[in-house]
Amino acid sequence: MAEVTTPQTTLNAEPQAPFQFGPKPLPTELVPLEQYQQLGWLRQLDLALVRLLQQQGETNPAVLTLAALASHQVGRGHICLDLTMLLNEPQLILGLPPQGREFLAPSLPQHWLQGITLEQLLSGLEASTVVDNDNRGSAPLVLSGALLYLRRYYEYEVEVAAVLTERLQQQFELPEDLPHRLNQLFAPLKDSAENDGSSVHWQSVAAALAARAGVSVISGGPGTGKTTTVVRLLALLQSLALEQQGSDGTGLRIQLAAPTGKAAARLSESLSGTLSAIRAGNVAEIPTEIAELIPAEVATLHRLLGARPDSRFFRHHRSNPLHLDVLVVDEASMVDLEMMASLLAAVPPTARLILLGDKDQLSSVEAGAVLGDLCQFAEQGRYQADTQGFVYRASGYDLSPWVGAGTSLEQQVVMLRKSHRFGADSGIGQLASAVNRGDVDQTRWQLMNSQGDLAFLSPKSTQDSGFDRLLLDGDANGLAPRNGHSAAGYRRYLQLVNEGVQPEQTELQWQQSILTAFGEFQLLAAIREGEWGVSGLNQRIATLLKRKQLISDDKGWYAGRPVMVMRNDYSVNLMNGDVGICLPSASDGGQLRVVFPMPDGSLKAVLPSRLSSVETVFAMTVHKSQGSEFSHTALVLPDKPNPVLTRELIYTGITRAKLWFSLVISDGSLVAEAIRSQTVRSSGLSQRLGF
Ligand SMILES: Nc1ncnc2c1ncn2[C@@H]1O[C@H](COP(=O)(O)OP(=O)(O)OP(=O)(O)O)[C@@H](O)[C@H]1O
Repeated sequence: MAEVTTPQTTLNAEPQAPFQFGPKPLPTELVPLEQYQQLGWLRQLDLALVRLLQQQGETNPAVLTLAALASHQVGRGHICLDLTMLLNEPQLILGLPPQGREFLAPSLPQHWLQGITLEQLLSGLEASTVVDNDNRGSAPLVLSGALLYLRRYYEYEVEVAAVLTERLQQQFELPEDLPHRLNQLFAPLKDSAENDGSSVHWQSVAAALAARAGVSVISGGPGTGKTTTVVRLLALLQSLALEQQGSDGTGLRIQLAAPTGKAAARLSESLSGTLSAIRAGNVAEIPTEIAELIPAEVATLHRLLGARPDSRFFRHHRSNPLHLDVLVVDEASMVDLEMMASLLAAVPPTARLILLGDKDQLSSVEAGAVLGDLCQFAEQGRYQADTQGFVYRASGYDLSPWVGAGTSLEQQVVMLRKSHRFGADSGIGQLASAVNRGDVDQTRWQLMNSQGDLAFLSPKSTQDSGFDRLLLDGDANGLAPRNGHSAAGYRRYLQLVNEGVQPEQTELQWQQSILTAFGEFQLLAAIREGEWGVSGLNQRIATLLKRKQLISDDKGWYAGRPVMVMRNDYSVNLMNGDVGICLPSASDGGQLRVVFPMPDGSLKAVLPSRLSSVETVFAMTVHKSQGSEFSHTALVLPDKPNPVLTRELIYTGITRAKLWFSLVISDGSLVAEAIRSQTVRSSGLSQRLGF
């Protein structure tokens, strides 16, 4: 890579004459970008941007430095560089120096910024030809208020805000008897307080609001009834459409989607169960013929939009919109800003878009926290008088405790508040909610007073024998059997692999049983590198399993190796995040194939040599586990403070557990520190929506 030639940004350069931004001069020592890159603090891409700006004639080192930092921020999930936060909390917002590496620090941004005012930064940027002021022109950088954007992200943000605002204008006519219809659909789901109106039944409220406008958001933690609400909402919309269309009507074109194959498969499974119950006549409030018009198939967003290999553009966009009337997107917290912009562009303006997700989970891996931005006041509600009136007329519920001056978008956001999966006796549910509230004492109490579904393990090292027992048999200090089953480790599925196809089974059934058993236990890690990171743990687990003769090798391809696809691979039709297991093929002389479950329930077997980018996943990162659930989930946290240890990460890890959750951490005090720390992602989206 060619050197970045601005003297001020070149390593060991002589100090230059101070550049004057405003009345005060900037310091002569500027941020040493190349040194940052050599230390791994900045990406090559961040410096490439600096070089591009130099080619475009920018010589001002301050503008170049801010550009590199704006690019660095995108790499860290932010949409823009928030200049006010940069001045107030540079270390926190930039993550520089990375925690634990302070001793390597050359001159830091905070030193460079000392004594500089926001006005100085703004006037320097405004004077630059590579920076546009709020979209006037086509410069690579855009300054909007005190937010500095790379143009692409500015455009995504403006587009997302504009399309959401447009969609809010789309109001659907609803029948006079809507209250009666809603009550019929939701009455069986209400408890006595919800029945007599003394407590709000949020599922009814969510359905009423989603029925009336072109966009709505339903946020809720695990098991709060998002899918149940959507099935009833779709039943309502289909019956209204059929009545309107008359005898030749075919109903609405409904499509369901999720960001990853795993999330799509999980929603599809849940929908299939619900729809079969309706078709069997077990759900009296929904006619069986309506269930026929609700699909159980769920596409990944990439497939729905028509991803093209090696291109960030999709087949469907504003000029070639999707053919649908209703689109439901599950696990919307995983949708980054760029994908949200593509999605919104492709949904026809006449359709209803319903976003489902859990606002408290980790945000997308790529830049943006769209669901979090849209739901930042979901708990308070902030419903205006109009909305209150509509909800009262439609459902009979009084939202006055949640009244406020929320934006138009917030009028379409509902938070479901009651978990139907985790009852009052569930340690997992109570732990998740204590972590989410940032309640350190309650978190500690829950971990120490397990109800049989929580375990806390504090190993001295990764070689700890208790940790071995957890990995092999799921045994982590007193997890009680649930539904007649005990918590598993990795031994259970590997025994099935080693026993081979049984006489009473087909090969397909054997493969399926292994994939199911594999889903019974998953180790999650917060970080990638080091002894307590994904890479160290995977090697350590493979060594243990080989020693126990559960796998034949701990390197390369071997029967039982679980792998995750790390990049969309169109040549084999596998998507980033798909997980498969390497198994000998009984019908093909034992040749190894990697067997993946597909969103439609089928299995796909692929030769290992055809998989270009896969990693072993005895341990996977919490980020990669989003959209999945495992009967027993064990979360391993590192033994030293790390900026990735946040409330959202721990909450996401806990809520991947269906029946048992084990926490593994050698220094328990880090848990308190982690749940006090919340992720902040700079973005101007909520401001653009008027929040
Ligand atoms: N109001 C209700 N009363 C009783 N049970 C309910 C109610 N709503 C949903 N359930 C049940 O609670 C369970 C979880 O519901 P559902 O799958 O709809 O939640 P979810 O929020 O979609 O969960 P997930 O976390 O998997 O996304 C299901 O068994 C469902 O039948």
